[in-house]
Amino acid sequence: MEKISVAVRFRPPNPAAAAAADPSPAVAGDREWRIDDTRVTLLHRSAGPVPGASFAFDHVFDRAATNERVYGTVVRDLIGAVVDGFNATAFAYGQTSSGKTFTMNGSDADPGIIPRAVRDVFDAVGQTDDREFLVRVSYMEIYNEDINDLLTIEDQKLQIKESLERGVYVAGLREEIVNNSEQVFELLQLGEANRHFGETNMNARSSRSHTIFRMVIESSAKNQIDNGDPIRVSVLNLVDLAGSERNHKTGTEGVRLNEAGHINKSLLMLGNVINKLSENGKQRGHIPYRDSKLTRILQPALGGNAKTSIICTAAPEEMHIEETRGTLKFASRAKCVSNCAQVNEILTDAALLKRQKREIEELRKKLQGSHSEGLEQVVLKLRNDMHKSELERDRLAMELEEERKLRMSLEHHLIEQQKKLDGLDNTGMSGDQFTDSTQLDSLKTPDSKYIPDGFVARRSRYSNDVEFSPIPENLGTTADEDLWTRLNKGCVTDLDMLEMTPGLKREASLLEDATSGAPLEEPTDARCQRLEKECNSDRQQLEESNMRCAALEKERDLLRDENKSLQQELSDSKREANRLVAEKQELAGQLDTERQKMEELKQDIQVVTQAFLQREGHLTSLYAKSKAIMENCKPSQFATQP
Ligand SMILES: Nc1ncnc2c1ncn2[C@@H]1O[C@H](COP(=O)(O)OP(=O)(O)OP(=O)(O)O)[C@@H](O)[C@H]1O
Repeated sequence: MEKISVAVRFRPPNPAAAAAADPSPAVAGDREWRIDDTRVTLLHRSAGPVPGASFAFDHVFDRAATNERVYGTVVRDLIGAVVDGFNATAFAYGQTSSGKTFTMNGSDADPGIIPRAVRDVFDAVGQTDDREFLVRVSYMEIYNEDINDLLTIEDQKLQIKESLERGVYVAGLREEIVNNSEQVFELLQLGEANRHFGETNMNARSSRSHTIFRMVIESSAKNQIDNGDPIRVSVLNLVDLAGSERNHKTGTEGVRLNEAGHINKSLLMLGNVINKLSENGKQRGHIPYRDSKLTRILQPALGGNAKTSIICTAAPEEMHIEETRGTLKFASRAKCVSNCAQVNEILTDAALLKRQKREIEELRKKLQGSHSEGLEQVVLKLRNDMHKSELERDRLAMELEEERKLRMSLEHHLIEQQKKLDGLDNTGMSGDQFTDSTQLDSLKTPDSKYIPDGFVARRSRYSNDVEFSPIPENLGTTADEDLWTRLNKGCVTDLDMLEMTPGLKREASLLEDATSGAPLEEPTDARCQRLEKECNSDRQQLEESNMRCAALEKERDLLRDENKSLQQELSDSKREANRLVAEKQELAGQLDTERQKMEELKQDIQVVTQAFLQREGHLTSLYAKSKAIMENCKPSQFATQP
């Protein structure tokens, strides 16, 4: 979507016309238009800007602007687009005598938009080496709601028609093929002579009709018409509208009054279309293009498939302030209208057939292409990778489990060793020696009660062994609270639990001779050292096992991530494979349709060939008959001669 480009152009003041139209000094006021870069503001000379009378546009030109500048700013880009295949329209809108015809046609010294556009079209055509062009022109006017061909005096009151291929067109309008700008200027001159002008109070040569000068530009790639390249057909409309007018100012009556009625009515319709188009989508509703011939012909330029520029011309005199304000309001609304221009391409039958063949070939290639097979291989490879990674993951999980078991048994063993050590320590220690809080913590029983400033002793597993038990031999498996407190110097424990703690037998390996079965007396220090050594080696093993475990866990996490990404890749590939299958099916469908079309075309060709042969047979027999008659005639002629 592209907004219509809107420019406003103020002509130089025309004192003579102003005086003629309204000489009364009472009307003279102190208002004037201030023109900035892109803004027009109505000012009270004494009181500053008039509220609600400031308008912004794409371009604003003051009296000093030449046609060359206006064309260069507003229209030149359209010409390039038209030669490239886009439709384009430029039109001048404004009150009577504001400078529309001057802007479109210009003068000898400063040619207007039409002659400049014509020259630029041919320049652009000449510079486009890779395409061949065919340029046609037509020139029409809408006078009193009748469409007249300005290039001929015969064909008048033409009808607007609409077809799928051509869209809206004027039936019977003469289109001249032209090769250079000079030919166009000659045709324009002819058209100007046929155009309706008339004298009014405001303009000695006032346009009494809307004129539409049209260039149709057709192009195709050089030497490639039959190779399936489309033909581009674009239309350039250059429109000079008749000016809106107030009858009391123009002094119209009779024919002029009738003309003015039609002019004002069709401009009103144009305003309605612009108003509707400027509303936002939901409120817009029906666009009344059919209400006038002007809007019907300009339909593509108004919200349709064309690039459009509007030049609104305005008179600077204070007496025209209300008309100028109306023009500026129209221009503001036109600024909100968007068009949607596209390159216009059409295909000849031969080009269509070639293009279809090419498409079939491409489809076939696509079908045979290795793309989908390659993808299937990728999917297979991914599946294999995933399977491998799953096996690896299971193997690691098993290793991890074994390692965990080993660690647990080591821990267990370590605890056992620690317990043995504790037992040994307890035998050589008095209650006074329990000073380290960590030692105390390790000796807590599950049922111990905490006493501040005291500690809870755990009954040694060797409590039944005379040498190692902290409790005197005669105490047996029961203890009385006082004695326990005394023995432990303030350490209190649950005596019920103590009673229930099973006494452990001494370990045979440690305390008995393997051969005799008699208990051995291993020195305490040596035993202690041996156990500590064992303990240290267990600890080391445990640390190593922990490290292995951590490494395995890390590896497992990595594998899990890899597995996840492989699964993701697999599902992506599956999706892609499904898409390709669908595409393949669709292509196969298209191929079938194209084959069917080819069959139909072949049948058509057969029918035409048969008809041709039949006709040829007729012609041959006709020729033979005529020849025979001729030959029969000759002798009889000779026979009648004396
Ligand atoms: N920018 C300009 N510079 C110089 N002269 C101008 C300019 N614009 C208009 N004029 C002059 O003003 C007069 C009226 O201009 P023109 O005929 O172009 O008006 P118009 O809008 O086409 O009027 P109408 O709607 O009645 O046909 C002409 O004499 C024209 O030469």
